[in-house]
Parts: sequence; C-alpha cells; structure tokens
Amino acid sequence: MSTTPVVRAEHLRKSYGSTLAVQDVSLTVERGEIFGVLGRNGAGKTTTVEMIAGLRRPDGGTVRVLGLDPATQAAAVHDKVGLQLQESALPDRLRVQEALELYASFYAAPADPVDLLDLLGLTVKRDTAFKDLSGGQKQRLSVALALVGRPEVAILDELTTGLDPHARRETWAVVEAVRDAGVTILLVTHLMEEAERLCDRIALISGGLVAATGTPEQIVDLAQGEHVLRVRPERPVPDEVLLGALTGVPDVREAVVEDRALVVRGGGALVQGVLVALARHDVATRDVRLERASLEDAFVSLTGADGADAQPVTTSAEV
Ligand SMILES: Nc1ncnc2c1ncn2[C@@H]1O[C@H](COP(=O)(O)OP(=O)(O)OP(=O)(O)O)[C@@H](O)[C@H]1O
Repeated sequence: MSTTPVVRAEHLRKSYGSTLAVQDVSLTVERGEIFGVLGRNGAGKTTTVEMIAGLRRPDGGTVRVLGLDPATQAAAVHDKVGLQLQESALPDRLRVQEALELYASFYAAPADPVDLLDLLGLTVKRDTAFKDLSGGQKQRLSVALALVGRPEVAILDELTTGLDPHARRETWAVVEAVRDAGVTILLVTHLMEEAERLCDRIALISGGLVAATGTPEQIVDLAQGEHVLRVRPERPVPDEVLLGALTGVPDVREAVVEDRALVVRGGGALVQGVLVALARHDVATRDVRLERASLEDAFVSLTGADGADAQPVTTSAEV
C-alpha cells in the first residue's frame, strides 16, 4: 500500500536575476525518513528547501507538502512544517525556556517546552541566556524551536556547520531522536560524513540539478570507482613495477602507490584482476584489503571537479 509522500517536488526551477539557482530538481520524501539534500556551497540546496517550505515561489515545477501547495496554502503548510534555517539568531538575553515558550505561544496546540528541552538535552540550560550558549547548544535550541509547533516534517539547514566534531555528533543524535519521535526530516548539508551517517536517502544536488538520488550505498555504487583495493607487496618492489603490472587489467580505473602499498580504484572483478596481474609479475602480496569507496568519493565522481561550485551535470540517475 502506498501512502502520500511527505514532500513531492517535481521539476523545480528558480532564478535570482540572471543566476539560475535551481535548474531542475525533483525529489520525493517519504514519511519517517531522514532525507538529505547534499551538495556543495551554491548548489541550490537552500533555494530548493525554501521553495518546499513556501518561503519562495518556484518559477517552474510543482511542490506538494503532505498534499498541500506551499505557494497557495501557506498557512496550512506552516502548521505542518518546522523550519530551522541557517544562522537563526535570538535576542542575547532571552533564556532558553523563555524562547521556547515565546515560540509555543504562536501555535494553538504547541509541544510542551519541558518535553522539548528534555528531547534536545537542554534541560540543564533552560535558564541560560541565548548569548551564553555554546554553538552546539544554540543549534539544538534552533531545532527545538523548529519542533515547537509539533510539525510532521522538519527542515534542518546546515545544522552542524561550525560545530566541533563532538558537538556535531551530539547534534546528530538529536536529529535521530527527533526522527524516532515520528517527525520526517529534510536535512540540508554539504557534509558527506553527515549525510552518510544520518540519511536514509539522499538527493545529490549539483549546479541546480539532481545528480543522483538514492540511499548513501546506492549513490556510492553509482559512482565510478566503487571499490578501493589496497595491496602490500611482501618485499619492496619499485613503484613502476607495481603500476606497470596493472597495464591492461580490466576494471582498474586508477592506481597509485601510497606508503609502499598499491592502492587501486575500480569496479567489477577488481580483486581477481589485480592479484592475478601481480602474480604474473612475480609480486608476492600480503595484507590485501578491499574497501568500499566512500560517499565522498562518490560525491566527487558524480558532481564533477573538486573545488568550489560544480559544473551542472546533464544526466540524472534515479536509483
Ligand atoms: N537571495 C538571493 N539573491 C541572489 N542570488 C542568490 C540568492 N540566494 C541564493 N542565490 C544564488 O543562488 C545559487 C544557489 O544558492 P543556494 O543558497 O540555494 O545554494 P546552497 O546549495 O544552499 O548553498 P550554501 O550551502 O552555500 O547555502 C548561488 O549561486 C547563490 O549565490
């Protein structure tokens, strides 16, 4: 039995003057999942979620949130969507619980601030002024504020940017707790580790287009270089002999020598091909390790060149 998706966006398009921020984005978010919108800075992620939240009107395409049109049914969408946007700021002296109570007063049937403080690990900070919170605590408060209207879906934009690794991990745990409490989550991030750790499915956005959609594993598999094989020769072998042995071996896409180990990227029957080729060149091996390529490898492979804003890709792969 299929249920209505929480979010269905089809062929969204949005320009700012001559900047085509979102060229063609389609995505579907199902109930109960953490869905990641992943891409580099400037890829069009925030513009996409702002159209989903009804903060911006698309130039083209359609959005439905729980069957509602955010452009024409803004009030109804507002009741069902909790928004945590980049860099939310509150008055310095406002205390944590006061902020929650203030936001709760905007809703007819808000969540209990005490429960939210507990869920987000802020109970001990409830009397602390906003300016005295750490970066991670401010972010958790911003999530609490996004949840105060008891939304069915929460949009969290660059939630952990600027946090140290410890605070980041704590925030991830909070996001999972929120999902476990029954809220569907649309998570905007440029951090691949975050997407891999948290998301059930991801839309990888590049140049205003969807480069790939799927689970983190599916996206990794889609990318070239599905596997990374690391082989250490038993005795020292010159680099050129190691690399030369791989000439013509099918499925090898890239090979380098790192710290005396041969590191080979490729797909298909990579292990067999490499080990047979080395044996033919009398290279005995020990310590053979096959690793799956990371989402980071896939990200680079699917969104083009490394570095700043990626070039638009012209194909979209739905997996
Ligand atoms: N209000 C605006 N006016 C003009 N151009 C804008 C505006 N907002 C975004 N842009 C441009 O649109 C493009 C997409 O921006 P958007 O913020 O959607 O990307 P993003 O993927 O969320 O990036 P980031 O991670 O840096 O927030 C960028 O080139 C950006 O400079």
